[in-house]
Amino acid sequence: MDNTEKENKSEDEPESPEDEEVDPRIQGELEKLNQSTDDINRWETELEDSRQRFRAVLVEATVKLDEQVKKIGKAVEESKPYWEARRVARQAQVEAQRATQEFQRAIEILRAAKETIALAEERLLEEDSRQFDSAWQEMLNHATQRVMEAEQSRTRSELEHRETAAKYNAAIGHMRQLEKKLKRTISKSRPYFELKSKYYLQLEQLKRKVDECQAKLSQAKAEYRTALRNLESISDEIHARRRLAAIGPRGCGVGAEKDAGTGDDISNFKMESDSISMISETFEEENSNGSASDEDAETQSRCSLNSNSAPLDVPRPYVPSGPSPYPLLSSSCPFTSCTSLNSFSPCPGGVELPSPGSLEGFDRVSPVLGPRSECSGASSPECEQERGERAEGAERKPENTTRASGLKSTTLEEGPKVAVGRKAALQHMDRNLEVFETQATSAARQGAQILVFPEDAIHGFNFSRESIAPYLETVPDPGAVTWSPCADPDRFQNTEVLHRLSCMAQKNSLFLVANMPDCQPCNRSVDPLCPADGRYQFNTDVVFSDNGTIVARYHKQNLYFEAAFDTPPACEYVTFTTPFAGRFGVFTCFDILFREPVVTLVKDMGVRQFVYPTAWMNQLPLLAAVQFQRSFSYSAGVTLLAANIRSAAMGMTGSGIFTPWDALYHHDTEGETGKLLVLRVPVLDPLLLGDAPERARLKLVPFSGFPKMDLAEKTEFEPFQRELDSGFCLKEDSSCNIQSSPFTSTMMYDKFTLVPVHGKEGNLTACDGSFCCHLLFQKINPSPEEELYALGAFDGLHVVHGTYYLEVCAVVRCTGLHQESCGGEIEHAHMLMDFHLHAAFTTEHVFAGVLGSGMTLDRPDESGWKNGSFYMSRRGMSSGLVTAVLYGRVYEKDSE
Ligand SMILES: N[C@@H](CCCCNC(=O)CCCC[C@@H]1SC[C@@H]2NC(=O)N[C@@H]21)C(=O)O
Repeated sequence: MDNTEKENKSEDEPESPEDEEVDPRIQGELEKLNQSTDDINRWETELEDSRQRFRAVLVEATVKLDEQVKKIGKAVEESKPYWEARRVARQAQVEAQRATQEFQRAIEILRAAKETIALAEERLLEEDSRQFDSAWQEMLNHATQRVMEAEQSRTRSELEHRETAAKYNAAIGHMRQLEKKLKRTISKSRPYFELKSKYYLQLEQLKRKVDECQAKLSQAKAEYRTALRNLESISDEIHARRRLAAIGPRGCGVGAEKDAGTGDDISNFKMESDSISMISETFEEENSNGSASDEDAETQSRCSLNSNSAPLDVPRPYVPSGPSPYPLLSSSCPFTSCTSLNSFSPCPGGVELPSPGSLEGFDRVSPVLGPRSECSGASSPECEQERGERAEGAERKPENTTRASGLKSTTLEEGPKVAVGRKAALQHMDRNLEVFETQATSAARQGAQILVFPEDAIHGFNFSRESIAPYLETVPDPGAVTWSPCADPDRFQNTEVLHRLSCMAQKNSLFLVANMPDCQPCNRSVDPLCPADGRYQFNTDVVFSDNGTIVARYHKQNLYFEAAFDTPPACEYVTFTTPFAGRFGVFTCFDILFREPVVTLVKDMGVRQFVYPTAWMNQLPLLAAVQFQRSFSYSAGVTLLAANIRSAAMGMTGSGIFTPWDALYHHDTEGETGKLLVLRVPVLDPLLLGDAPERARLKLVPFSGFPKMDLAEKTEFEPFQRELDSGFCLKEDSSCNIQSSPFTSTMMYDKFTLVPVHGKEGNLTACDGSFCCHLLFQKINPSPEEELYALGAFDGLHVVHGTYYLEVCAVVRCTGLHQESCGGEIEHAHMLMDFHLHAAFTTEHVFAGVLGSGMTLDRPDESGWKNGSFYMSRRGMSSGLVTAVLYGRVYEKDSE
């Protein structure tokens, strides 16, 4: 706070605020704060204990099972098909039982609904038609509706019951065959498999305990945050009251006096800074961009608020930044020796690296280079070979059978399994950094102020823990160390990449965001989570200010099957502040699908601008990179600078600069040439905007939907609104309301319940259990013989390529004309369709997206909550509709 502000404050406040009575709410909130602090400590301890117990049993199991294998010999391997068949049969049995129960339940519901109808009819007849009993009439209607629904659900569950029973029979048959064939080895190996199953059960139980502690800990942290927030608003309220009290007696209508007030001066000052427009840029693979600012930034990083403030020049055990948002806990550092120094660093620079002259494994590195690509766009025998290798590398993977399914995580090519030397690693990374240099210069020339590079763009991906070692550098905590590697290159050893990036930022006078592997030494005797090799290896985003200083460091929380990296022991909430656009938050790739740190940054910390390095594999129809980036920006009401790797062969394409209103993006599946994107975007940081008129744009509340921008255009929606209100479809002729039978089809590995979108217009519903998705539509240029669309609902835990709970309501263009083709990957469509889509989500975190033909990103005209449902509507699209989706994330059910 500067002096002017201090002066203001004392002027505004009553003479002796101490005289005021203490607000009774404060006591209550402080108690909650203390209670949740105790809870956090308790659950953290329990979580550690249960994790340790889990690990101990895991180790014991490994040892004991190894002993058994030695004792029993090859019978274990030989009998495996039987034990696997037995496991499959058990699972099929459980599924068949569940389907039988569902079927019985459906029959029961149908019987009850029919009974109600009979009763209502009887009652209506009894009334002798003289007195119309509207309650009974309503009940009759309701019951008729329920009968229809129950009949559908009975048909569905009967089918499922038959299918699962058949699968069970087949599985049992197979198991029995193997039982006969492998009788001898089965009985010999039984002790091993029985032991394994015993341990499995025990580990399951312990895992449940870990999950339970984790859930309790999250809850306690949420309570802590709520209490803190409440205290803040009580404090704001008190200040506002005091200010009012101070202004009051001075008399109203003293306009001149008010104008002269220093408080308003401050607002005006902020308004001026609002006029500094930000240019942000993103980078795709070989192309990056940047921007310049002449001012020194006042920077900050939330994660750096640990108890050690003195800059230290020696490697130190890693202190997680997680507790920082809980200042009351900062004194209870979970690692008791967090202030002590570690004289031995297991991180590169402190250890012997493999021989720098060794090029072993180097050749195998080349194909994994995201941005290296001297071959991009070039045509030479070497490049052809490299392209060939990339494709071949991808196709080697069993799941990468087609180009479409090749757009999956499994297509990531192998990183070097053998560690190369530091010298080779640096040569490799230098080639990528060359590309960075070119793009940074080009970006700066275009006046960009911030430049974001993609995840993995310097080093590549799919490394093992060991093979990434020579690529690691130790990124110091910017809260503890103020360091510009460019200005002071010798301060830490083994920091060549940091040095080059820092000079790049400084030379081009731009904020620069890069992703790199970071090594943090830890001490296993005090940190139970510290990995066996005494170091954490993190997938890390580093932010440099325009003078080259490291101003933020973020360790990726939600890893995507990344063997080389550790999950940070505590989630980090990282922000940094720029002079041109205020505060930005940082998160990486897969994080976007999870609550922490993203939702906390947006909702609890009020961050409205994000930098987002990513290496995202497209997955249509719901999760192509730019598609979800846009949905996220729109639904969270934030600006997202998303920089993706460009590797068409791996399905990694699509970067963009997204504001809640607008977008500039690049998506091209052909070739390997990236693109530099530069866009001037509005500032969204509430603090920087102050009271400026532009502050209106902050009325946007994250996840609350998006009102139509120009309310004068509201009339356009009248036809929809009228029909929505009446609950009927667009035509008077109610035949348009006829709903075809639902069917199931797999969309992105999830079993959706769908209904075909037949006819020119209509009103349809698709339900997965009790989660129902409703569509009101009108086709503008129907050509039913050419394109099939379906409305789909899914309510369940997604378990492939990550575990996350979803409630999804979507209209998709099917890839063919058969129902089974609905949910497949498709990019083009001709059909222009106006629609209104809604569902009663149990989560407020619904990401709305509209995808047009050829990967054109559209957005809803309007979205929001109405009568407990989230809706979006869109009319007048100019390209064919590929997907309209309301993608709900139910974070709290992820561990179900
Ligand atoms: N650094 C890693 C490799 C990079 C992986 C980084 N990618 C991500 O974190 C996000 C990928 C998410 C893809 C989404 S998830 C659902 C959908 N399914 C897909 O196949 N794609 C999307 C390394 O070093 O190995």
